[in-house]
Amino acid sequence: MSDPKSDKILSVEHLMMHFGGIKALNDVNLDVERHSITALIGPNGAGKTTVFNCLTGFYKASGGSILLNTQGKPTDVIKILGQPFRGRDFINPAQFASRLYYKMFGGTHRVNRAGLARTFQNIRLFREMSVVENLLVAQHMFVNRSLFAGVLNTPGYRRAESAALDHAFYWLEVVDLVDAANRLAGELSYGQQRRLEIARAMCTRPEIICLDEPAAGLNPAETEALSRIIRYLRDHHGITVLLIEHDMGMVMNISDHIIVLDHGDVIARGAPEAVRHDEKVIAAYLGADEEELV
Ligand SMILES: Nc1ncnc2c1ncn2[C@@H]1O[C@H](COP(=O)(O)OP(=O)(O)OP(=O)(O)O)[C@@H](O)[C@H]1O
Repeated sequence: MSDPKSDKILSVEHLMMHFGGIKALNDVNLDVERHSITALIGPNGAGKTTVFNCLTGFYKASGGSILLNTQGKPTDVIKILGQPFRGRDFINPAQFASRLYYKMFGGTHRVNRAGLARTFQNIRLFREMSVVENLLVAQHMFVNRSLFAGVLNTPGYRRAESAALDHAFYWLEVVDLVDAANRLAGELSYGQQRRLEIARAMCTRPEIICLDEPAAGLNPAETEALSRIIRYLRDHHGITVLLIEHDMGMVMNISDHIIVLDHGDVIARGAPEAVRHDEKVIAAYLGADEEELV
């Protein structure tokens, strides 16, 4: 088991993901340093989104381990998603009970509760809800959901509602959307929607946030604003940011570490300058989009 005080907030070992005959991930090993901005890059089809989907529980990995080191304790992501029973569970009652529990009550929500949040390559907001409602829904875990308290509008219920609203407006301020608080999320510009997705993820109070191509479709000014927000998360909230991004200018500019995937394997890792000049990385990008690494 990993050490909860470790500087690694996430450790992935021998991660495999197979779709029938397609090996999207062969044997991925990577660590993410706490409080870092770490970029996961690689040519199209390298397996980046598949890694994210395994980390967040959208896919159940075919093999390997994913350990989160959050909230002062280690969390085995694959276990809390619910695993099939194994033969030896039947001679180990504690193991059997744990497996049964997570089969019944496990799932992606547990990964989020353990302190990991994400955004999506294709924005997935509640488009018919207002901007602020999107942020209130994200906090349902932290508000008082007792029917009794709601009907009687108890002081505790009002306090929790008010705290959730304050929290929502705090994040709207960070992502510069206070003026749009009452607009429908679906009416926002593309760049605003991307920022709202980050605010919504932050409202779940994560320790690590996974951003899937946050700069896709943004103009240079919006990308610059996004970079400032990402740095703010790390510098003012101690958040660890793991991002997939094709905008190499942005990646080289904001990342502390870069991990490079190709054909389902990690082919390089290190500081931006080292990765930029790594021959394996250059070779992987040649033939994909030669301009990408410049
Ligand atoms: N649900 C799925 N079913 C079958 N194959 C899949 C599935 N998801 C991903 N793949 C395959 O896994 C491989 C890796 O895909 P993935 O989307 O993870 O790559 P990526 O590095 O994120 O690419 P991009 O930069 O284009 O988003 C691809 O060959 C893809 O076709």
